Amino acid sequence: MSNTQPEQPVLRAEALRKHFPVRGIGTSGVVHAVDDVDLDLHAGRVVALVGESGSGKSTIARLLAQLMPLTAGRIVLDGEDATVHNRRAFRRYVGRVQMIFQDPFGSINPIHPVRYTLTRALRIHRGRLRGRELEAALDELLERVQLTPTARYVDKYPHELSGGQRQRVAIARALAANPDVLLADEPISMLDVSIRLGILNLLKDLRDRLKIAILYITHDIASARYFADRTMVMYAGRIVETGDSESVTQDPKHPYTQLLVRSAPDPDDLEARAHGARGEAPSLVNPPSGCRFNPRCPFATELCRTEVPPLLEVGEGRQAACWGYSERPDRPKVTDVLEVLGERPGLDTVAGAPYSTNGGTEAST
Ligand SMILES: Nc1ncnc2c1ncn2[C@@H]1O[C@H](COP(=O)(O)OP(=O)(O)OP(=O)(O)O)[C@@H](O)[C@H]1O
Repeated sequence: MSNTQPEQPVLRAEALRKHFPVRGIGTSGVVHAVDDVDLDLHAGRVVALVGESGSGKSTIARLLAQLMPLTAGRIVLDGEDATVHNRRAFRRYVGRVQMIFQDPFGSINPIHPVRYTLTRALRIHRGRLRGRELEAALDELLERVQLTPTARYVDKYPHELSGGQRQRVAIARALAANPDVLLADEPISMLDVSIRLGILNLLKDLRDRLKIAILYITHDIASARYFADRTMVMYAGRIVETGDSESVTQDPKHPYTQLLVRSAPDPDDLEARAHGARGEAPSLVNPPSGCRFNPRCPFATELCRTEVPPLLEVGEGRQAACWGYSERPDRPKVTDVLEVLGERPGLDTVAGAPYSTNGGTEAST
C-alpha cells in the first residue's frame, strides 16, 4: 500500500476519451464510447459509476485497467502520469490496479483448482513463494474473502463452487497483488439476488480494512446508494451527474438521473417506464449535438440541442451537466421529471430489499 494523502486521489482519470473506429459495408465512423470523463478514486472510498447498458461504463473500467489505449486523456497514479507504453510498465501498473469482472464463470480458468489460480497470482505479484510461506499466503487470501475454513475451498475446482464463491475467488486473486485500486465491473449482476449483498459487504470490508479505492460499476442505482460513497451517473459516453451517493439518489438533479432513480431497479427498462416513449438511447456513432440526453429530455430547449453542458455546481460536492442549472438566460426550466411524466416507483420503494442501509441479512456466499 502506498502512503497516499487522503486528499490526493490514488487514481485519477483526466479527460478520458475512447472512440472506436467502426466499419460496415459502405460506412465508416467512430463510436463515441467515452468523452471527456474525469474521475478520482481515493483510498478507502467507493465510487459508483451508474448508467444504462451501452453508456460506456465498461469502457471506462477497461481504460482505467489499461487493457486498451486511450484515444485521449491521461491516467495518473499517486500524482504521476501512469499511462503505460510497454509490458514492464503494464505489469507494474496491474500490481497497483486490479480488475474484477462481471462473470466469475468466465474469468476463472475452469480446469484448475483454486490453489493453482491463487498460487499463480501470488507468484506473479509477490515472487516465488513456496512451502509454508505459500500455504500461509493462500490461507490469508481465502480468509480475506471469507472462504473459510480455507481447507474446504483451496483444492476445489470452479465447477464445485457457487457463483458467489467463484466471485470471492476472483476477488482473492485480485488481492494477491496487494492492490491500491479495485475496478469492479458489475461484480454482482450475474449472481443470484440472495448472495449479492454478501459480495458487496465483502467489498465494503476490503475498503475499510485494507483502504482499497474501489470503482463500482453498476446499472443498479439502488446498490450504488447502499455501497458507494460517491456516485457518478453516465449517459451516452459522458458523465451527467456526480455527488455523494445519498444526495444523488435522494435528490437527483439531472433529468436523466431523475429518470434513472424513478425507474430503479432496472434502468434498462427506462424507456418502457418513461411514459411517452421519448426515443431510445442515442447512436454513439452520431451522438446528438449539445446535451446527448436532449432527444429524451422533457425539458430540452434549443440551447440543449446545440451546446454541450459543462458539469455545473448544484450543491456541496455535487455537479450536474444540465443547462437548467446555469445562469444562461436561455436555460431550460428544469423541475422534476415526475411532474412531467407522472408518478413512478421511487428508489425508496425498491431500496429496502436487498440493499437496506440499516442492516439486511448477509448471505455467506
Ligand atoms: N471494441 C469495441 N468496438 C466498437 N465499439 C465498442 C467496443 N467496445 C464497446 N463499444 C461500444 O461502446 C459503447 C459503450 O460500451 P460499454 O460496454 O462501455 O457500455 P456499458 O455501459 O458498459 O454497457 P453494459 O452495461 O451493457 O456493459 C457501446 O456503444 C458499445 O457498443
